Formats: sequence, structure tokens, C-alpha cells
Amino acid sequence: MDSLNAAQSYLADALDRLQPAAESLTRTATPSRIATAAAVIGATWTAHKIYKLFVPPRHLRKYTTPGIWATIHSFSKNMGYLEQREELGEAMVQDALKRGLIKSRDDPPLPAYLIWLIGHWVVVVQNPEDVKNVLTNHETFEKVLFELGFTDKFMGKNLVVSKTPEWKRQRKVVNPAFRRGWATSLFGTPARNLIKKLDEYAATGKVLDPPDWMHRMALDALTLAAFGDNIDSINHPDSPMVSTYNALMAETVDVSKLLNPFYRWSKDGKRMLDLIATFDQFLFDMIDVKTAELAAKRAAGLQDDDHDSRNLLEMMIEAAEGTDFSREDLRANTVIFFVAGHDTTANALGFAMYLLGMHPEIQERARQEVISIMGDADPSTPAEEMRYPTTDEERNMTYLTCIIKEVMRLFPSIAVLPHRITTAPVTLHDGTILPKDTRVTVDIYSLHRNRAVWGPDADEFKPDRFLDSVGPDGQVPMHPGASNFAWTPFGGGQRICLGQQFSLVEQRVVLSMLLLRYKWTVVGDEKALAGMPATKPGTLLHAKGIQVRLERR
Ligand code: HEM
Repeated sequence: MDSLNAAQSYLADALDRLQPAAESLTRTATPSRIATAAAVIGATWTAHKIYKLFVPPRHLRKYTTPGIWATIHSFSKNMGYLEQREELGEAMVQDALKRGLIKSRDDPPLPAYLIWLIGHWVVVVQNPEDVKNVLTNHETFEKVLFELGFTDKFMGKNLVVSKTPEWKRQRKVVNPAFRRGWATSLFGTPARNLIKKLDEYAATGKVLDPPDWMHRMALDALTLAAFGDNIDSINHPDSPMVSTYNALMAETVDVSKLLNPFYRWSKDGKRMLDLIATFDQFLFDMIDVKTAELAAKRAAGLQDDDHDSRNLLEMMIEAAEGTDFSREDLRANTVIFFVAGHDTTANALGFAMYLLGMHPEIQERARQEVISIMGDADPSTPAEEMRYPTTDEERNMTYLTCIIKEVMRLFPSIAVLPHRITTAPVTLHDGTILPKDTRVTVDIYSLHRNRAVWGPDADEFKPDRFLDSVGPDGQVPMHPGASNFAWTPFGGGQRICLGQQFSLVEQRVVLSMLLLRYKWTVVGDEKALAGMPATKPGTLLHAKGIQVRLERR
């Protein structure tokens, strides 16, 4: 903060001194004076730009911030996500203490903070009132895309990043594909493949890293639901499509590389372009095959009677017919199914296994609920014949749903939402007026652990905290309004996650099958045993290094 203040007053001084000189030079113009005036004006303009780049606007200086250098430092190290948050969080506590914004580190969290991201100052809100405001006024808090590296080329103009008019156009086509139930077979089949692999761990006592296996399983479930084809990454983790996708994602989240201003022309940039081209080829091939299949089915008069089993891509192609939705629009939204549709759920499932492994009593209570609904599993059943729950059964797993809700409270897969920009002045809960064109985002992770909202046990895993809200039909309310926007892992308002139901069914199916088959405990590593697992870099919360030991029941 000291260096920030020094830079700020130095630049303000420079500007004050350059301004009169520029004015006097332009009054008595000769060619050489004009050149000098141009140079002075150029220098003033550059200084002003640098000033705006590095110094927060006056009206935002009341907020605590980790500062530019701490932020750049943490990004350049490509740290794990939670580790980075810890470092920046500590810098903010120090700043807030020094500036008297808080009296002690035990004070309730401030309503918002300020972060510098690649040349932009972003207000990050972390209290339910402002979160509700941001999420429910999506046209005032318009989406804005960070164009880093080739992320825009990889993602394209998809539903998640589009601004309102484009979003409305896209949502019309994508919506019908999601307005449906989800057959539990879409998740039960990949879960059986997963269990077949996990049986080997249980038989040998070898430790398991849950998130990695959950990623494979969720990718298979996603491809089955989205394209009607199980990519089988459980058995073929190195297939060309899976490795291309994984390499693309690793490159997309490596901010330390993306900070390089010459990235687009670097070897890494060229590699990224090659990966995008290869992946696009897979997607375009799939889109063309599905389009042809749909036409053939229609020609043969064949109708899919099981609506809940139809694949997303086919339904999207159908809804796009007769509209201006292009092949590229289909590609961009297929990419988002991949990114939004499997990493998120996989991370949630990875953390669920972790937290249940750390809390055997809660694990057992969940198991008893599953047994009471599905009946117990015969231990001699081969994995490929294991029964998965029916839709009615998974819907009635109330306690398991409370567990899922609590896991996503403590470890929301998307910890900080994609950024917004204000399209008109807005007033925050603390009375601060944000002018038009202010960047804003929501820190879901901090919101979910806010002690002022959740109480002193905010950091503890207590699924029972949601039991009071269960309806007479046994359903656990999962919309943000049920908690006054204190629980929003799926976002909220009109741009709420389209795949929420998909993900919840998947989580209940997979967890119930695991509970019937195994008991498990966390045996490492140290960070995980201490309650805060290490994480991978990137904005999605992906735990790493957790060691779980499974035992067949
Ligand atoms: C645990 C699982 C998931 C979590 C935590 C999650 C989280 C989110 C969040 C927070 C948003 C809102 C982003 C914003 O407001 O800027 C969102 C949007 C979206 N999600 Fe999910 N998601 C999950 C699973 C899925 C799945 C399985 C799919 C698809 C198969 C999906 C597809 C989408 C789409 C298409 C949007 C954009 C909605 C729009 O802007 O109209 N998500 N998700």
C-alpha cells in the first residue's frame, strides 16, 4: 500500500506540473513548439493512463485491497487457488488493520474489497444484499469478458459470457435442451465404470485421489448426456480428445503465462492455437454427425420417446433450426457444456468424498438414508450390475441433499463469479455509489463462509444446518432466495446456472452408489487432514493431494 500511495502522489504531481506547460506551449505555436506541445501532451496522456491503470479511482479507495504488487506476485507464481486467496487475504487484513478499517482480524468481514486484475480495478462484493443486487439486476451488472491469451477464441461467444442481447438470443436455443428431467442412467452408467476401478483400490488398500477420478467420471457423464456418447475417460484417460481438452484447460488457467504481453506470439500461444484447432475439429465433427443423425431419424419417422434420455446437442440442434444460430454458436455452447458441465460437478463430488471421509458419522448417516430408500446393496454384485437410484429415489434423499448443499457452501466450485460491468450508476448496501463502467464481481467463497451470516461455525461441515429449511415434501430448497442470497453456488437471478438440476441429480446418483459400496476415510495429506486441502491453480476449486482409503462394505 505504501508503494501504491507513493506512485499515486508521484503521478498526480507529474500531471499537475505537465498540465500548465502543455497549455502555455499550445498558446504560442511555432512548428518546434507544436512538436514540443505534442510531446508534452503525449507524455501527459501516457502518465494519465498509467495513473488510471495503477491507482484505484478515488471513490473506491475506501475499500481494502491486497494491492497491485501482491496480486501480480501471487499470479506470477501460478499458485493453487486457495493458497493464492490465503496470501491475498492476509495482505488485505494487513491493509485493513493499518487503515483502521477493522480493529482486529476477528472482526466480521468487510462488505466488499477491491482487487486489481490485469489493468482493471474490480469491486468484489461478499455480503448477501449486494450479491442479490448483482445477480438479480443482470442488465445493470452486465457480463464483461477478460480477454486473456486465447481464452476468447477457445470459448467463443457462449451463453455464460455473452452480454444481455446476445445472451437472450442464445438462451432461446439452449433453454429447451435443459427444460426436462435427467434420466439417472446418464450418471449411473459412468458411476458403475468408476466403481469398477475403485474396487481395485479397495481390494489393494491403495490410496485414492478422489477429484481426479471424479473428473474422469463426470466427463463421461457429461459426454453421455451432452452428445449421447460416453467418451470413457475412466478407461481411456489419454485418448486424443481427453488429453487435448485437459491440455487446453491447463493452459487456460495458467495466468503466469497469460500475463506475458507477447503470449499470442510465443511458443505457448502457438501451442494453444494448435490445441484449439484440434479440439474444434472434434466438436465440429460431433455437431455434423448429430445433425446428420437427427435428419436420418426424422426421415425414418423415428421419435425418441424417452425425453429425459435425449442428448443436449441434438436438442440444441433441433431448437436452432430455422433460427440464426450458427454452427459456430453450437460449437461455443458445446465448449461451455464441457467447461461448465463437468469440472464444476467433479470438484463438488471430490470435496464431498473428502468431507465425508473426514466425518465418518455423517457418512454413515447418509448411508443409512440411502439404504432406507434403495435397500442395501448385495456386496457380491459386480460393479457393472450395481443398481443406481431411480428418479423418485434420488429425489427423496433429503439428508444427502443437505450434505451436497453444505459441501458446495464450504467449497463452491466457482469461488468467484465471472466479472460484470455496471451499465448505470448503482448504490451498494454500504451506501457507496458505483458509477457506470465499474467492474464488479461476487466472491461466493467468502459469502459462504461469512460468520456474520452463517454464525461462528461458518467454517465447519454441518449439513444439519439445512434441515430446518426442508419442506413438508422432504425437498431441500436449492434456490438462492431460500437463504436470502447467502448460498449461491449456482449464481442466481435470470443468469442462474442452467445445469443445476443436472449436477444435483448426478451428485446424488454417484454419492448414493459410493455409499452403498464403500466406507472411506481420509488418510492424507497433512493439509487435507488439517481441514484445508491444497488446490490447483485456476478459478475453479479443484482439490489436489487428498488421499482417501476405501473399504468394501
Ligand atoms: C456443481 C456444479 C455447477 C456449478 C457450481 C455451477 C455454477 C454456475 C454458476 C455460478 C453460474 C452463473 C455464472 C454467472 O452468474 O456468471 C453458472 C452458469 C451456467 N452453468 Fe453452471 N454450474 C454447475 C454445473 C453445470 C452443468 C452440469 C452445466 C451443463 C451441463 C452447467 C451449465 C451452465 C450454463 C450454460 C450457464 C450459463 C447460464 C446463463 O448465463 O444463462 N453448469 N453455473
